[in-house]
Amino acid sequence: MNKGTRAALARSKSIDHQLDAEREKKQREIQLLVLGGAGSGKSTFIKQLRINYGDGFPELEREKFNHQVHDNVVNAINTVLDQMKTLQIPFDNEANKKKAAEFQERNPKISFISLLNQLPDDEIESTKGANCLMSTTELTKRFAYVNLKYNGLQTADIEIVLNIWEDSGVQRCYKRRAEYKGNILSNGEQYFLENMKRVLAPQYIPTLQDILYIRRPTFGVIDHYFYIDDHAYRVIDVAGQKSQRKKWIHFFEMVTSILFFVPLSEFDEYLEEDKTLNSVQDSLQTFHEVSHNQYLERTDFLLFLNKYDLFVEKLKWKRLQVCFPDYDDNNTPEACVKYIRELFHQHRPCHKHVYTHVSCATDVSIMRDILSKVLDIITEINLRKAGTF
Ligand SMILES: Nc1nc2c(ncn2[C@@H]2O[C@H](COP(=O)(O)OP(=O)(O)OP(=O)(O)O)[C@@H](O)[C@H]2O)c(=O)[nH]1
Ligand SMILES: [Mg+2]
Repeated sequence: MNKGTRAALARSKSIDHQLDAEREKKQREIQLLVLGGAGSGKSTFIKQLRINYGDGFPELEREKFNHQVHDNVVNAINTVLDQMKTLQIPFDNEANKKKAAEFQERNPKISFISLLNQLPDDEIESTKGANCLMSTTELTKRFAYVNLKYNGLQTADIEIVLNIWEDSGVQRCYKRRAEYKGNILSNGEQYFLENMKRVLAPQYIPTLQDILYIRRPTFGVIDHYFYIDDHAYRVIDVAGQKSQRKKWIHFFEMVTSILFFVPLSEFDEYLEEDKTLNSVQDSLQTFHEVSHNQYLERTDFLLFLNKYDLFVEKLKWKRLQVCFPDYDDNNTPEACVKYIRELFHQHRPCHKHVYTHVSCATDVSIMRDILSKVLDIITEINLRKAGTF
């Protein structure tokens, strides 16, 4: 064997070795796929993992969410200003009417649905990196693709929006938000409007609570990596919007468990992308389809009945019957959640184990307890899968 052949053989052995190591690492990695409709709380759940088991969002990382908070303020104020026209509420100060119109022209509402629909169909990307959410650079790149300027609010517009917000006509319209039709203000948007002075201040750095309340739909697929108790976790976050769900199947074969999110409080709401589909009914249908998928026959599911805080509030004035006409028990959160939980369990294949958690993904202390239980369950599933249990 000449020198060149020996060197080539050594290189090939080394590549084989690397591939084996990579394969072994992949086999040991616990892979969690987080599924559920748009806005059900998937990414917020992953932020909680990062808070409890990742870097915890140090200040330098939190700063990167500044623009996302501004985007949420822009969308929220646009909604209130639009509703002033619908509800025919005048500005208290006539000059604000003109300022508001100019502000809206410069800062129109960002429609994430249309942005998602403009992304190429084969957009399946993953962002690797130590416990990181999609970087601002990556987002800027993607938004540039869909022609959205991503600069946050200009200083002059910050002053204008703060002034407009003080107008008593705008405040009256905000107080009547329960009457908004079609375009409701989300819980997070209300939070940012009520904290507007703080979040638009010059040296503002988002707090953990701010980060948990941000609404920024997931584009494509994002990988997150965590190392917890000597286990490597890959947590896969996907977009929940209907047109994006065909990408989910790409990950079915290799996952340890599916984490499925249901937005409990949306039992009287319809999908943004399809106004004929009730949100919780859609979740039930999707859960049925996914849990019966042939590639997931032996995969256990963790079901999160999420947004329980908003669910409890809504049940004070809305009956669960609007979503489930057959439901005739009392309207307490306990009875209602029990009913929904049973419905989901009826929709699973009977051999499949489904571990259920009633959650509030924006609440750090509730999620700390839930996450610890979830990780115990996942470790157990992983051991069982490896055949050592
Ligand atoms: N009050 C409350 N808000 C929640 C809860 N879970 C999520 N949210 C809010 O709901 C919004 C949507 O949450 P996301 O985590 O972005 O939803 P998603 O499932 O990742 O949505 P897509 O990426 O579009 O598929 C955010 O503004 C969160 O702050 C909850 O349990 N309670
Ligand atoms: Mg998301």
